[in-house]
Amino acid sequence: MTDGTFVSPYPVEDPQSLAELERAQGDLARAVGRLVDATVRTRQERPVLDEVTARVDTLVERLLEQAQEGPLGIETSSDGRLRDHANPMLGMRNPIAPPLVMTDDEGGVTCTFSLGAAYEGPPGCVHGGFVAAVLDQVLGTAAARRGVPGLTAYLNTTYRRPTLLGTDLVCRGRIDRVDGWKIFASGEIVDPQGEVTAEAEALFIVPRWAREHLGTPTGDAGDFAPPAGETGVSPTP
Ligand SMILES: CCCCCCCCCCCCCC(=O)SCCNC(=O)CCNC(=O)[C@H](O)C(C)(C)COP(=O)(O)OP(=O)(O)OC[C@H]1O[C@@H](n2cnc3c(N)ncnc32)[C@H](O)[C@@H]1OP(=O)(O)O
Repeated sequence: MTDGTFVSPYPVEDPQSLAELERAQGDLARAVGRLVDATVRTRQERPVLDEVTARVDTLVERLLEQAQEGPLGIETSSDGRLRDHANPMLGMRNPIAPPLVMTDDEGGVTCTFSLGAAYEGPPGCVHGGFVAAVLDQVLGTAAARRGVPGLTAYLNTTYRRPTLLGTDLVCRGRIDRVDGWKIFASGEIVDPQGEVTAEAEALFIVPRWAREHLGTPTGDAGDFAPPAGETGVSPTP
């Protein structure tokens, strides 16, 4: 989602303590991510499974002793940027986030990732819903990085060939056109052999309720930047 694209309008009181907390939250998510993978792949039998289940239940109770009621939403990180830490694609607090590693490139975003056994659809292959989710996130991030953080109005995905688990994949997303608050994007997932496994065309729209906070749109994505002075929100330098 926002992925640190925007500066937060809310100051961080103690960035160092928050950074230490974030490190611990990230460590927990990575550990639980390994637990998810191990849960899928284990060939252990009873009584080991019963013993592990009881221990996990105890740990869940411990975490829930102090927990938020509902979802996290968007929070200010220790670096003063807005992030959605629960995002299932790249949120640092979400154990199922693959994660997607995003870098800006000319015209869009490039993302490297690899998915394991927990994402299996057809045998040995990534579930189609997760293929679409990766494309959604990468194309949406490309839109957000241009200063137009819209919600997905449509994502038309074409599956060209199976996307294999456990391989190093690259997803590229680019902005094709901006029309006011609508941003049209496209992208593809490429396997290590350079073959496109899936591609998508998407439309992202800044919802009505968010438009007033983001200033005025322009039809030119290259020049677009929200007015930081007015809103406290500015794109990543
Ligand atoms: C800060 C806020 C954002 C958060 C950060 C996001 C980061 C990004 C990362 C994301 C990664 C993960 C992403 C996710 O997981 S996003 C989660 C999945 N998506 C959603 O839940 C979106 C649900 N839908 C909506 O909220 C609204 O319908 C949207 C936002 C889409 C429109 O909004 P709104 O109702 O306010 O718009 P409007 O009625 O004023 O119409 C405006 C214009 O748009 C045109 N139109 C409308 N719908 C469609 C359509 N389906 N096809 C073609 N055109 C459409 C319409 O004709 C009009 O055109 P024009 O007459 O002006 O020419």
